[in-house]
Amino acid sequence: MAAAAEEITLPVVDLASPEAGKGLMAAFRDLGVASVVNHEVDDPAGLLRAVRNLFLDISSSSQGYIPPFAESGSSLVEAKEGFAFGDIMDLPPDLTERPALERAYADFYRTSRAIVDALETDVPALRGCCDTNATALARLFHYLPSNRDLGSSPHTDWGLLTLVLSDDAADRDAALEVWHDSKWRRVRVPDPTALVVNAGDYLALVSPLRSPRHRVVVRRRHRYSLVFFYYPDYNATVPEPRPDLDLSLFDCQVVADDDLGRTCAADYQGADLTFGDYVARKWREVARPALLAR
Ligand SMILES: O=C(O)CCC(=O)C(=O)O
Ligand SMILES: [Fe+2]
Repeated sequence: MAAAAEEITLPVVDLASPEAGKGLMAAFRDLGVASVVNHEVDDPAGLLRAVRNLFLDISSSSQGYIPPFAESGSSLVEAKEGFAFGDIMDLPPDLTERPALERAYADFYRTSRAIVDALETDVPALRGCCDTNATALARLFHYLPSNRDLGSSPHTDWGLLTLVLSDDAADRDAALEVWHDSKWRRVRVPDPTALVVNAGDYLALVSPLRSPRHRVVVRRRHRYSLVFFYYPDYNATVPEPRPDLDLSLFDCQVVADDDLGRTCAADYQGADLTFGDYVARKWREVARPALLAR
């Protein structure tokens, strides 16, 4: 059972402001998470309705559907079902929510691009990181109330940025939590139209920014989210970690170990690996065919 977390209010960054880059740098340096307003995602409340409807409509044989308990970043069962689509996985043609999701995907892409543009002055390594063959993936989640509390195991994200739209209300019943100053903090987003943005491991490898450890806790209510993973180009090189980088922050999302201190430092070393190959391996590692078969 996860211990109750303290609350933390995310900084709000206005993407339309010339100060957006500075605000994002400060938030990612300190916490690794920000919330952004004046983003490109149209009608967030309507989009969340589409996410909820999708889980009512979708059939378990549909392309992209992830059945309950099919994945976990630890040895624990994660109480969620999901649905994935993106650059390498098309939306099923007959899906009622397809127009809303296609529009949202383009909006999240533009928002991610705007964030990268805002960061480029301070993070020169991002110039050209994601221009030719950028890849992205959208994942919709329906977290189920559970007596084990766990919707998503503690982890860091592997890519460049992760954008999240959810129906969180900063309550104890279901929430995204971030590890900060040696404690879990329940994330509070001050503006209900804002998106949450996490810095991913790739960003932490090419900058002084922090890829935050986070998890999803679900207790007494259902929780819905749309999570947009923005990755660097498929062929981008995974850089060697800087000597001063604290690799204990890079959580290893694998197999039978729930120890928060465990890291995946070896994943990044001597890499000479393309980001695409690297992330494909990460996805293979979190699949849980054995749990599904039970
Ligand atoms: O559903 C969420 O709010 C976040 C899930 C998450 O952290 C992830 O899928 O990487
Ligand atoms: Fe995540």
